[in-house]
Formats: sequence, structure tokens, C-alpha cells
Amino acid sequence: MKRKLAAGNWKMNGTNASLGELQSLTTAHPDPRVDILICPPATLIVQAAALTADSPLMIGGQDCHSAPSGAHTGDISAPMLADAGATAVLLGHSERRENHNETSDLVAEKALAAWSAGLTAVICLGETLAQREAAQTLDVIATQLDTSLPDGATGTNTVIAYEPVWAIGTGLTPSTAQIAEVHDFLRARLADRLGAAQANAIRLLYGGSVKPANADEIFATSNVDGALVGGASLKSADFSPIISALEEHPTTD
Ligand SMILES: O=C[C@H](O)COP(=O)(O)O
Repeated sequence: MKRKLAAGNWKMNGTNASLGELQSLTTAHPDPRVDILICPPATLIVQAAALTADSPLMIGGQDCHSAPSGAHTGDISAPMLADAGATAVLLGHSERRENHNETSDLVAEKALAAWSAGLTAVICLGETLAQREAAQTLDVIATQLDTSLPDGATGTNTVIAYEPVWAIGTGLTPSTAQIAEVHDFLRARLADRLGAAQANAIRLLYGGSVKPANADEIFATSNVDGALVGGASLKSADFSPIISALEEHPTTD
């Protein structure tokens, strides 16, 4: 039995004033039936982790370097994230792949670094609109999964987030049939590689324009074990109903 996961990615948003949103979330969900992860900007991780230390809410980073330390100006390592109080890190988000030319090979190196630091790697993948329209979605997903995920993945150290690039921040979402097709495919491909038990333990999140209004429908979809939410995670008034919707389907076998 695995608990589902509601993850929020604040992206490049948030200042000290935003920490009040975390307090509102912990107040609204003191004993949640699902796991909750917030990935604020790096500048807020220490404060966010301290603020939520006595709550079930977990704090994560949005990226890490593949090396533990060194001459990498502007980068943050996985051990630094762990030291700051993070327990997870997003890797391979499409905005990192596009804006920073991150490849799936690099994502796999970062995942190994995350695991070494004791962090859960939330590995993101998804097709562009052009790829979907060219009927390449499953091929793209297969290649990204195979290459981004190193050997050694477990339900504890890994979460996979399917985020169609064309659904991120656009208000567009795939149909539940399209989401199910990809999530069922991911589960089967993981099973081919890891065996059914290990594959089943890895949570598969959907991300891309998840809102309170569509959360119910998405969370009832086959092999959806939670969500990775961007814009609607910035305000507790938006994220809290999404968490509550996930609590209607809190676990899967
Ligand atoms: O990491 C989150 C995703 O990019 C989804 O963002 P969004 O909910 O604003 O579409």
C-alpha cells in the first residue's frame, strides 16, 4: 500500500512573505491522509524546513548538481539540499531541460547524487505538443524514462512525474484517457525493468495545469498516484482543495 503524494513546485516564485502559505497548509492539514511536498525556491528551503519541522509537510529542492561540491558557481548540491532540510528534489523538469539544456543522461547523474544524499528524486518527463501531434508521445516518454532513471530505483528513493510540456502553465490538460495511457505505459515499462512489485511502489504523479476544478477527475485516473502542481501550489487556498481531493483517493496497492 502506498500513500499518494501532493507535490507543489513554486518555481521562481516566493519570498519570506510566502512562508505564511506553508503555515496555512499545515494548519489546514495537520494529519493528512496523503504525503505533501513543497519545493520552494532555494532561498527559502532552510526557513521552510524549520517552519514545517513538526508537521507532516515535506520540503524539497527544485534541482541539484550532480557533484557533491566544487567549483560550480550558482549551483546547489544534493548534500547541501539535505543539509538545508530538504528530503526530496525535482529533477529534469521541462523548464530545466529547455532553459538549461539538461539531458536525460544528466538527469540520471543528478538522481544518483540525490540518492547518495538521502533525497527522493522526483524525475520529471513529458512530451511537447509537436511530439504529441506527431504521435511520438510514448516513444518520447520511453526514452526519457529509460535514460533519466538510473538503476537502483525504489518506491522510497524515486517518484516519476509525467508533465506534458504543452499542459504546463497553459490551462490545457490532456484527457483522462490520455493521462491514463501514459501512466499505464510508465507502470508497465517500470515493471519490465524493475519487476512488478518495485514498479508498483514507485509513485507516478501527473503535472500540468492541475487546479481544484480538475483535481477530482485526474486523481480518479488509472495509475495516477498524485500530482506535481505549479501555479496552484503557490497559494494554500488553491493547493489545499487539491490536497483534499487527493485525500479522497489516499492510497493504492
Ligand atoms: O512542476 C509543475 C508543473 O510544471 C506544472 O505547472 P502548472 O501547474 O503551473 O501547470
